[in-house]
Amino acid sequence: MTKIAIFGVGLIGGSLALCFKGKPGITVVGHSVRESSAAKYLERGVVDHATTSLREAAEGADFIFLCVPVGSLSQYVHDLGQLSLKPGCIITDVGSTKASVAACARQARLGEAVFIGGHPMAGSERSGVEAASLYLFENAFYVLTPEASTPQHYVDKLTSLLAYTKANIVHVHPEEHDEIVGAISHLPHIIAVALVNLVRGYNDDNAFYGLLAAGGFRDITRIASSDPVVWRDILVNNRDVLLKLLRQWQSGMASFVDMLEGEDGEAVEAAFREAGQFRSQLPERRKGMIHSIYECYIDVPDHPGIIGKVATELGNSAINLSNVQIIESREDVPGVLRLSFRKQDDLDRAVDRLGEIGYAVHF
Ligand SMILES: NC(=O)c1ccc[n+]([C@@H]2O[C@H](COP(=O)([O-])OP(=O)(O)OC[C@H]3O[C@@H](n4cnc5c(N)ncnc54)[C@H](O)[C@@H]3O)[C@@H](O)[C@H]2O)c1
Ligand SMILES: O=C(O)C(=O)C[C@]1(C(=O)O)C=C[C@@H](O)C=C1
Repeated sequence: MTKIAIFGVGLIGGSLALCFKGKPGITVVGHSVRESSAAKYLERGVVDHATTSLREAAEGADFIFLCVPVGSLSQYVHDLGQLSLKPGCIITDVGSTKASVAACARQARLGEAVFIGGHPMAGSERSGVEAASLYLFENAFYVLTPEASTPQHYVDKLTSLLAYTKANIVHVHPEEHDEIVGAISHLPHIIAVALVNLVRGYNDDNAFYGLLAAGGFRDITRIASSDPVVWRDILVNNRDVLLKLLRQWQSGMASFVDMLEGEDGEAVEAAFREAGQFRSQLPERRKGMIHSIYECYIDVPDHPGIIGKVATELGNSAINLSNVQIIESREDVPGVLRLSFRKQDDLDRAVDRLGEIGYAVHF
């Protein structure tokens, strides 16, 4: 039996538990510091067992997922180091910041257990086990931050377990992660909260503010309803990155002040045009769509049946192709096919096979 221990079975921990529970040879144990929460995990059928004992949850576990607020992670890593964990146990976390927990794990005495930081780039403004969903991570990116010294087979083992989430695994350096996620997740949460609180102030004197708040306000402020403790920990933890971003944000706002003071409509129009262009290029990640990230391009002669021929060739070599798209097809020039795969290994084998049979392959 593979034992998976989940500490903090809330939105993220509960969603992971749902992905793993009931899978062949897997047993999921949920840990909470509160008896009533542990009982709730069982009642809702999210875990196989629940306990308030750190030792009972962690010892004998093959995988440990720390799904508590970022501010508690270092204490958990330290406390786990005091136990006798199963040799080869993989400890991972789901925290929204990665540099501090990585630094803490480097210092911890984890014996024959290894730590690999993680962060699923999916979530919600809701919290608690009640908000957990089996589908939360489907097609989302899931960041892992292994150290250069982490033996590859541990990374492979965690990656293969995470296949149950149907997320796309990517590797990012912890500090780089915090810079990027500061800009695309943490700063937007601050902006949403500041905006809601601005309007809340006006609304105290005139209830029409809230009554008339329509799509625009609701779209940009959904995340202002996120859990206060979870977000307190994230922002305080990523302080340096956020201070830099907030100063840049202030100068972005100052340039809007200048545009309006100068009645510079052209500059306003250009700002919207540039933003719209960038936003339209962001990859779409709709639920139920398979988001393929391993891609190559091949030149193909422009004649009927060529897609079928390429697909059959890959199928005969047991290579899983997840999507094919014609990029260019004109009578006088060769066409280009974009081939997408869900796994690096499929891409590598496709490149070899297509090269062998004479196709020009590009990236
Ligand atoms: N909410 C999101 O969208 C999102 C997305 C990705 C990652 N994360 C990260 O996932 C982690 C959990 O967030 P969540 O959204 O699932 O929150 P949540 O509030 O839904 O769940 C947190 C869990 O931790 C427990 N907990 C809270 N404080 C604790 C403490 N001091 N000690 C022990 N247990 C404690 C809670 O009882 C709960 O079970 C955080 O580190 C967060 O940064 C959140
Ligand atoms: O969709 C949301 O509600 C989220 O806030 C998810 C979100 C994000 O900002 O994109 C929030 C925190 C994370 O650590 C990862 C994802």
